[in-house]
Amino acid sequence: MQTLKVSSSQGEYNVYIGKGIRFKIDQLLPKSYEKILVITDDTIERLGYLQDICEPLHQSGANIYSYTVPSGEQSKSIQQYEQLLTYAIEKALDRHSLIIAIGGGVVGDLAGFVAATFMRGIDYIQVPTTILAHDSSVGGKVAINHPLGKNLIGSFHAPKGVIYDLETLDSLSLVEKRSGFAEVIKHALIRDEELLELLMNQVDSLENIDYDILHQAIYKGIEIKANIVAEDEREKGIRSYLNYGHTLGHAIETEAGYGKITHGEAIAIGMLFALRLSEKSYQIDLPIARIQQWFIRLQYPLKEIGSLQVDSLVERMKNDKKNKQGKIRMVLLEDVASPQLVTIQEDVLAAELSIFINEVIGNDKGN
Ligand SMILES: NC(=O)c1ccc[n+]([C@@H]2O[C@H](COP(=O)([O-])OP(=O)(O)OC[C@H]3O[C@@H](n4cnc5c(N)ncnc54)[C@H](O)[C@@H]3O)[C@@H](O)[C@H]2O)c1
Ligand SMILES: O=C(O)C(=O)C[C@@H](O)[C@H](O)[C@H](O)COP(=O)(O)O
Ligand SMILES: [Zn+2]
Repeated sequence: MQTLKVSSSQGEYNVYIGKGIRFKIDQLLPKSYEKILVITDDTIERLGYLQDICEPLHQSGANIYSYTVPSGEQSKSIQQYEQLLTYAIEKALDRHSLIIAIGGGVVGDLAGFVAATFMRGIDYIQVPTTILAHDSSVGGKVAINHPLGKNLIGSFHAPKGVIYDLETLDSLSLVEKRSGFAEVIKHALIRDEELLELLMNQVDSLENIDYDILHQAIYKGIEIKANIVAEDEREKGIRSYLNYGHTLGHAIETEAGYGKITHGEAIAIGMLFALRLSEKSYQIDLPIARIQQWFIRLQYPLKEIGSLQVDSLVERMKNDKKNKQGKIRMVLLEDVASPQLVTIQEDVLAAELSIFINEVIGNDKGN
């Protein structure tokens, strides 16, 4: 088992990474709790992972309650959030209780937001089960969606620990591997050129991905994220770099309808667009053609953006949380691993997006 330490304003916490560690969750809690509410989704329950952690938790002597939400992005809703709060109140959880989120980023964001707001904030632990959640489980951003935009209702609330059992990744579908891998690529693009090269050279298919390489990349991704959030927990500066690809990506997710395209797939399209805009803005050469071909080999559904309207996407981007004084701001790359937060004029954005969409629809053969 490997352990990474993450510092936050609410105290330092450990990220445990290993195989089979869900079975000893009781030994990895930072302290004992009288009441624990475990929040998950129906896929995780069906796969038996909920049961796997509830057994050792029972043995710790705590009263365990569990609540299962439908799997998928639509559970990050105000309605689902309210139902969870009602359940927590009915079970008489108090300020000394613990919430455990076992699942992907949806469960983590939702349960984390319940923990952040129930009685003004109680402890919670993340037990990530997707590749994507190597990103979402660390750093304390918790949120639900509003029909008008992603994560518009949320908080910064650091977990008390992250218990990442890599064994659970074996049951992921191809589409979820693809989604999560996009955030691994993001971490490499913004911070680690060597990792990017390794991934581009070694990962040509997500179906047969070498698990040693994947686990190594996940570890590096967590390290990158942990270092950034430790320096800038509340996104006053460099944390915005973790939002690379998300300005357009979130607009695509909202505009397409939550759950129609995965988070990572939308972010992959957003990262490609940001690469194009970076090249034009800084008058530099970036390895765009190589990355785009790689994305096509990995079967990111780049052409999906062709079904969306430029004007509607730009309207969605006006709700992005990085914006300031009504201006859209995007993370661009001055070079690989050299990000900047840049204001983009709306007319330039619309024109570039239109060119991008036409090029992607033309070039992305068959995907
Ligand atoms: N808070 C953050 O910093 C942060 C970072 C990145 C993404 N996010 C958010 O995370 C969400 C996406 O997370 P996600 O991709 O993990 O989605 P998800 O939680 O919906 O999981 C994807 C699907 O995989 C299933 N699943 C989960 N673990 C599985 C396993 N081990 N085996 C088989 N199936 C499994 C789930 O039931 C779901 O159907 C988005 O809402 C995004 O906005 C948050
Ligand atoms: O941790 C961060 O900061 C990120 O931006 C990580 C992103 O991958 C993640 O999708 C996050 O939820 C986006 O945050 P938001 O502030 O744009 O909602
Ligand atoms: Zn993301």
